[in-house]
Amino acid sequence: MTTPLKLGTRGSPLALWQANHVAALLRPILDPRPVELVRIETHGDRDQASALSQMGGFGVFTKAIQNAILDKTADVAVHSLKDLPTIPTDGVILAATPERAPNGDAFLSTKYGRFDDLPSGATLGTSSLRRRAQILNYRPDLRLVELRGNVDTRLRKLDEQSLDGIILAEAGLLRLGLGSRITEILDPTWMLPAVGQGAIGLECREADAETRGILEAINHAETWSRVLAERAMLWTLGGGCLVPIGATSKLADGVLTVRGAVLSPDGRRRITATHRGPADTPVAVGQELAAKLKDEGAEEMLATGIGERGASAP
Ligand SMILES: NCc1[nH]cc(CCC(=O)O)c1CC(=O)O
Repeated sequence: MTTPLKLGTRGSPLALWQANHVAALLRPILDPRPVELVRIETHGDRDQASALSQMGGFGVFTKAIQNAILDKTADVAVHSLKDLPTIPTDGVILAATPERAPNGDAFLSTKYGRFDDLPSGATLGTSSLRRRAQILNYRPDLRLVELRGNVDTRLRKLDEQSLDGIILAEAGLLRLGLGSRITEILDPTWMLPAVGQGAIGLECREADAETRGILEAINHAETWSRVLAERAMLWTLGGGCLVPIGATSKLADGVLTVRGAVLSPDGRRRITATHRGPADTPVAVGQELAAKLKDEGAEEMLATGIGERGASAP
């Protein structure tokens, strides 16, 4: 049988890089079965203007690709894992994560050589609530402006719009060969990355045992353990899209260490906790970390996020 295995992907340069990377990992396993890309436009691609936090809901970059695998336009959904909601979608399963790229956040500037050199009142571009809250916590004197669009678009805005700097994921820049534009990787003790940042998530139809088996062959065990723990933390916190939450993790000698942070959107309040546990029970490690964060007082901030989404304001 030579029915191709079809990988559903967004059409942005970074998404296509990631889908081609996955295709290259799969081809030696599938040979002679062909692997093809199917480009799918998502809500987030169509609306390039709205603030992401205002786009009303989960999965603006992922839902359309999930729908494509459900209607069999594609067999595999290739996502940036950080864009994939932790709330499961019926009929779809996260089957594998190939080896993760570095998960850091990068500072890019044409004027300043280090983040800490930014003068009071400097203007930074970011469209991420998590980055905004952490920057305001660390440097309440900085000004933040919305910055949307693909990586290339954001770099153009840095060059053209007299911004003092922008923040982008290190992984996307490295993958697009733009690592030389990075001024500094921000210190994760104050800038915790997004859950799943730098990882690629591969979904397929839950009932498609053949594709699940194929994807499991390119799974990277360490990445899988780390991202499952980070995602279990996020899912357990249940903060929704208006609560800034960050996480980072490492795995050494079978021990998984995960650190998480929950902030208020204005950055004034910040709660962090670290938790360790066996790498082969990552979901428990993430859930226990979420419980610690709640014990430290995160619960109140998580409720704030729900209030701002339209329920009764606290
Ligand atoms: N929705 C934006 C998005 N989704 C994934 C990446 C970068 C790659 C990654 O972190 O996996 C980016 C761009 C950015 O945050 O700079």
